[in-house]
Amino acid sequence: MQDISRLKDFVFSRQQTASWHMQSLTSLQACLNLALDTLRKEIDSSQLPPLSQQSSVAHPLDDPTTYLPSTGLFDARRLSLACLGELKNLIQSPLDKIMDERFTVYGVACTDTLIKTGIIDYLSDVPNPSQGVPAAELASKFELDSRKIVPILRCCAASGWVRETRDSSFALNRCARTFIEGNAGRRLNFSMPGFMSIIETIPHWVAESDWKLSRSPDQTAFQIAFKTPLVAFSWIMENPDVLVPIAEHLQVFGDMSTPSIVADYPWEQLQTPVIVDCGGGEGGLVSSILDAHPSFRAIVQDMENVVALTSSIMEDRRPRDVANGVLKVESHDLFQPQPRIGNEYSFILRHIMHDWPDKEALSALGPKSKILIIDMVAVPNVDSTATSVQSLVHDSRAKGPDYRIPSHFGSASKIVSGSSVHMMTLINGCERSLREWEKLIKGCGLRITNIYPLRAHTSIIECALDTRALL
Ligand SMILES: C[S@@+](CC[C@H](N)C(=O)[O-])C[C@H]1O[C@@H](n2cnc3c(N)ncnc32)[C@H](O)[C@@H]1O
Repeated sequence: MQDISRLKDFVFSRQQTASWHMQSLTSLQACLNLALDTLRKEIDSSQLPPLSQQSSVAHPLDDPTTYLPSTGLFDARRLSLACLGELKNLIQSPLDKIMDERFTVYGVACTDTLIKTGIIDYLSDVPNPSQGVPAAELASKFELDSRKIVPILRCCAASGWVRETRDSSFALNRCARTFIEGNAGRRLNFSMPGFMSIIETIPHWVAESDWKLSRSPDQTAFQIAFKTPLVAFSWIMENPDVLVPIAEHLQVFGDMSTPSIVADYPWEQLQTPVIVDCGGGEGGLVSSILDAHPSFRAIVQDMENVVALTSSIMEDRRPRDVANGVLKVESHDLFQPQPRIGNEYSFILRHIMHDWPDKEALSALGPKSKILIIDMVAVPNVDSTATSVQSLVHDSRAKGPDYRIPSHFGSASKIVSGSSVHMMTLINGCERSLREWEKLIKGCGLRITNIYPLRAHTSIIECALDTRALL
């Protein structure tokens, strides 16, 4: 516990004395050392096995959908990664940085190739997985050209997915086990065919196109690249081939925060007996909440084509709850008036609001008992924002992670900022800052009653009807 407060104090003191962007090698090295020492101690006190790349079994920390780390471990890991990112930014030459960034896209293609060829599943199943397999064996097994396979495997080795055990022989590293058929990373790894063409379109869309000033969800890089007038969600609905893999991808993305949502929100204080998960997808979140809090009833709402899939999943996984009415699945369009009205209901909106520009997002909210918005909070990359986040978290003794270690520090902001560009490109959405969330929520007669930082990339923004506004 002492190490955690030292860790927080260390970072916090830098906020008061200098820039969050720690610019010196000395301070970054000291911060990294402290973070790594804490990480090691937290791994020991959580009775977890040591981290090893060469292990042929997954480590509990590899899968946030099934393992919730202690807050100390979560913070120490986040800070270690943030320091490493800042160190890289500090010492890498800008020209190397350009090449590094340009070639990142090949890393994506290389892991996709290892999955598509079957090499990942094969390497996981060989009699001695840590010894490695010659590329020639892989080439002959899958009828491939070993001259293409070796550079691809070496590119994956540079990202840590595999390692070269002898010249041109490769073994799977522990982290690549997430790509094995049936595992979470395999489902998360999906991007829709043609995705790269959307990315290529971004500079034209933002700088030159007729839509460069448009904020409408049907005037984005997506429509330009796919030559369609349809909003991304409607396009997906018309292309059933991508519907199931996208639903699975979104479910894993959501599941990454589920253990923390269940553990870090005070569900016992919720006064409504029914939880409605709006745009609830496959229903994984309410299922986990019901497991932990069986006194609630739950409703999953989603679009018509999605609820057919959700119903069959729920009937399969929770037949008793479906039969006795504890769990219902119903079709409801977020932009239509909510049929579940009254003090019986609280509402969850996880990864819904970031999909929509403000005008649309407003019509999805209504003045109900409690509305739990579960989404990322983008922290602007300026020095003072971490304190302003802190001041909005009412309960500073909350058991969730502490925002004094800012989520935007170093490479820790990469997932939030990447997700924001992703949402903007597809649907003119974004990851909102706390100020933007406040404005949006206030604009529809609600107020933020609390914010619960999660041991995940997201937070719970708890809202209620602003009765003061009615006076
Ligand atoms: C990013 S996913 C989030 C799924 C789920 N809330 C979770 O966290 O796992 C967005 C969900 O919103 C649903 N959705 C999109 N537009 C909708 C609409 N107009 N009405 C109801 N659901 C909608 C999608 O089908 C999808 O399940």
